[in-house]
Formats: sequence, structure tokens, C-alpha cells
Amino acid sequence: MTETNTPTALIMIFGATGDLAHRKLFPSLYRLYKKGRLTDRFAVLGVARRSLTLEEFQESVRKSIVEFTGEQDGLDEFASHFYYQSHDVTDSSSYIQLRELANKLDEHYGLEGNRLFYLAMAPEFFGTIGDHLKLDGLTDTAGYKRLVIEKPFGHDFESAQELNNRLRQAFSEEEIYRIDHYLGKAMVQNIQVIRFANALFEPLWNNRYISNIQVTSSETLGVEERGRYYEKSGALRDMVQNHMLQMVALLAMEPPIKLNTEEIRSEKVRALRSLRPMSQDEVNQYFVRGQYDEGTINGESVPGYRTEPMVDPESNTETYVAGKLVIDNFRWAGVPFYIRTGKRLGSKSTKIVVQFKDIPMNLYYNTDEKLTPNLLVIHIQPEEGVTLHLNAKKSGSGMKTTPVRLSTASKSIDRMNTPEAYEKLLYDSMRGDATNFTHWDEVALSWKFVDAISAVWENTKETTFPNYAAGSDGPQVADQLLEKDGFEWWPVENLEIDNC
Ligand SMILES: NC(=O)C1=CN([C@@H]2O[C@H](COP(=O)(O)OP(=O)(O)OC[C@H]3O[C@@H](n4cnc5c(N)ncnc54)[C@H](OP(=O)(O)O)[C@@H]3O)[C@@H](O)[C@H]2O)C=CC1
Ligand SMILES: O=C1O[C@H](COP(=O)(O)O)[C@@H](O)[C@H](O)[C@H]1O
Repeated sequence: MTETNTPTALIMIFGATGDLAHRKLFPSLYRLYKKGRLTDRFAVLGVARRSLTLEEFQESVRKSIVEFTGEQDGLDEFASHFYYQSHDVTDSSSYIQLRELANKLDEHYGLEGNRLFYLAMAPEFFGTIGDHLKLDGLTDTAGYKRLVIEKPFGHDFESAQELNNRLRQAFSEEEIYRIDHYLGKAMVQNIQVIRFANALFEPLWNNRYISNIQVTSSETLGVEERGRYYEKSGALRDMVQNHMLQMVALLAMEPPIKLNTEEIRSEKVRALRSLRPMSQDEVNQYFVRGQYDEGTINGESVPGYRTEPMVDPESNTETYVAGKLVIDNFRWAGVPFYIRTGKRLGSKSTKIVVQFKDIPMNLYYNTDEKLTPNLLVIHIQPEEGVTLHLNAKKSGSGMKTTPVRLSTASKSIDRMNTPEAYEKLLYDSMRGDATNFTHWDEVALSWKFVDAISAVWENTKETTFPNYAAGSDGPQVADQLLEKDGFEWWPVENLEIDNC
């Protein structure tokens, strides 16, 4: 691993006129620049088909910064590091020209031959670009060469493996940075710290004390303009295969022997290997699906999934998934991990709730009343922090108990906004820190797990679709999944830090 805190590199963005580049990548680079994490020794070479002059491209960069950061300090100087080549990535002849421009920028800015190739494009182009980078000598460089690749990494295990084999012709595993933007979120990175830096939690982090763990990622947005992609993906591939399983791996993994990339990834891989596979007959017992109907969100009527643009009016695609994961190892035997994610729900929220087991004997309530279980809530977004739900004595005479909460919000600890996930991930990839990117072994195991579910769902028409109204908490089948085990979902809206 090559690490420096002020990395120098040529960042080549394929898809530089696209949404991701404008909303996330340019603003993140600007913030790094403003913080002094990018010195003047960097250049960005944007690639896309449309014909733009250098001035037009730099103007588009300036606009994106103003729109998405609200700042403009030092903007002209920052934008002057941006270059553009109009180039169809399927056209073999353009790569030579790209190499020449890259070499010139390398020399002009003293970039030491360091190259970061960021594929911010539709996945069908990933393989072709990888092939050409090698064939046309863009990867022949004196410095490092790294490939940062967006999701989706394949559509299933087979296609992911094919893509991986192809990319590995040009880049080694260590040089491939597969983005899962959840791993860039401050509170997702905090899961390990909460677990391994607190004497209070690690001894309790097992089946002796934890009754179940719930991971919820709910969205209010629908599929927007992404109907074509989403029809083939659904919530299972879009969210579960990557973000949800990554959070589960971080919650379930054993403590790594060292806090380095290899050890952390290897423990995550072991956790994913421990996921109990499901037979075809078991899939619908462990996983349930939903699709949104029309409804109301924030007072506005929104259409049902089947009437969204580019969506089949009889679509069988799930926009909601809830599941029970069983981790077959010594630590977690008997502790269900429940996950749920969906579009067009009542709130935008990602939270992890760790529910502790009840104490063996309740001295404080009548025997027919139950104490509220202790909960550890990790607030991933929109608020960031941790809440511990405890029981305390009710004021006044007598020994009645009442639930109380201890909360910390990250913003109040650091007194600043935490950086955007993409900012951290871009910085890490330039510093050569791959810890918060997914290793091929993690991708492969996640696909194998999810493939078993999609094999069943794609072959059975779900006759109850649409089965939840936009703006609701999701389909009833998700509640029934937990009721079977004697649990219920902790409602995310009642767990906000602000409610404490
Ligand atoms: N947008 C987001 O928030 C997120 C996006 N992603 C992933 O990032 C990737 C990009 O997404 P997004 O930015 O939204 O997509 P867009 O459709 O907005 O952008 C696609 C980009 O690719 C360029 N392009 C398309 N075809 C070619 C071609 N043949 N040769 C050269 N350039 C081409 C387009 O420019 P032009 O038309 O000028 O050629 C454009 O710059 C996808 O893999 C997506 O899944 C992942 C997470 C979030
Ligand atoms: O990767 C994706 O994530 C977003 C949700 O991300 P978040 O950071 O807003 O929680 C999701 O909307 C999108 O469909 C999916 O592709």
C-alpha cells in the first residue's frame, strides 16, 4: 500500500459529463482541494462522448461545485486542473490520443506517473475500458495505476466473475477499488470503532447477550429516471447484494488481528462465508418482497412503481426486500440479523438496532409487565450518532422504571459536518487505502447469497404486487417475518436522536 496524506495523481474520469461526476465526484475533489488534501499536483482528465471545449467542460465543473457545495472560493484555480477529451469508449482509436494527453499532464503537473481511472459509467462499458487501458498503454506508467469502479459490479455471480476476470488482465486485485458508497459513510465506518474500542460492547457482542439485530435502510425516493436499470435489478441487487450485506458483515465479523486492509477484509469475508445458504424451498420463509403502489409522501401524491417511466405495467420487480439472515458461527448461533430496505417509504433513514436480551429476572415490574429491552441504535443517516436505550428509576416514590436514552450525535462531537462518503472514498483510493472498498471475495460471496433468492423470485410471479402504498412502512409480509420469531421491527421514526 502506497500512502501519503497529500497524494498526487492524474484522475481520469470516464463518464465526466454524467450525474455521478457532477453531483458527487467534482464536489468531493473540490472539498479535498479546499482542505489541502489535494495539492496543486493533480489533474483531472474527463472523458465522455459529447463534444465540449475545454472552457465548456471547466464551466460545467464550476457549476457543479457551486450547485452542490454552495462554495466558490478558489474555484477558477481548482477548475484549471480539469481537462476533457470527447471520446466514445467503444472506439479503439481514441485511447492513443488519451494516452498522449495523460502523458503531457503527467509531465506538466509532476504527477509521478500516478493514475487513478474512475469508471463513472454504465457497467456494460467497464470491461471494454479495462481492456483498452492496458492494450493502449495507459496503464504503462512509472507510478501507481488504480481502477475505481462503480456499482453494479455484475448482475449475478457469473457476470461479476466474468467482469472480474477481464479487469484482472489489466489490474491486480490490489489495484481494483470497488466502490460501495455505504462504506464511505462516517457511521458505517464507526461500526468497528463502536464495537472494538469500547470495553462496554465487545464482551456483550454475541449470542449470550444479543437477541437480534435489525438493519433498516428506507428511502422516500422512487426509481426516478432509473426504471430501465431498476427493472432488471430490483431492491435485492440494488441494495441488498452490496450495502445491506456490507453492514451485516461489519456487525458480524470477528475482531481483526490488526486494523489493516487485509485483516479487516478477511474477517468480513469470513462473516459472509458464515451466512447460512437457503434452499429454493426456504427462500420465501427467510426473505419477503414488496412493490410500491401509488400513495402520498410529504403531502404529495406519487405514482405507483408500475406507472413509473421505463417500467413494465405488470412488473414483477421488487422495490422492497426484508430478510432474516442466519450466521452459522459460534458467536452468532441463534441470533437473527433482520434487514429491510425499500423505496417510497415514509422516511429516508438508515439505522441499525442491536436489541439486547431481556435480563433473567425482572425485579422492578409486576411479573405480567415487561421491561423495555436495552437497545443500541447506530444512526447511519440522515442524523449520525449512537443512542443507548436503558431503563432507569421513575422519579417519585416507589421503584417503577422508565425507559431513558443516552445519545451522542457525531456532529456535536466533531463540531463539523462529516465529509461526504465519496470524498472519503476518493481520498482513500488516492492514498492507496482499500479498506473501505469491497474485495472480490466479498463481492463473490454476496452475489452467491443473493442469486439463490433471485433464482426463486424471478421464476415466480408475485401476485400480491403492488403490496404497499407509497409513504407507508412497507408491506405487511415484512412484519409477519419477525412476528414468526416473536419479534417486531423497531420503528425507525421513533428512534431519532432528536426524540431523546
Ligand atoms: N448517479 C449516482 O448518484 C450514482 C451512480 N452510480 C453508478 O455510476 C455510474 C454512472 O452513473 P451516472 O453518472 O448516474 O450515469 P449518467 O447516465 O448520468 O452518465 C453516464 C456518463 O457516461 C457517458 N457515456 C455514455 N456512453 C458513453 C460512451 N460510449 N463513451 C463515452 N462516454 C459515454 C455519458 O456522457 P455522454 O453522453 O456525453 O457520452 C455520461 O458522462 C453507473 O455505473 C451508476 O450505476 C452509482 C451510485 C450512485
Ligand atoms: O446504491 C444505491 O444507493 C442509493 C441509496 O443511497 P443513500 O446513500 O442515499 O442511502 C439508492 O437510492 C440507489 O437506488 C442505489 O443504487
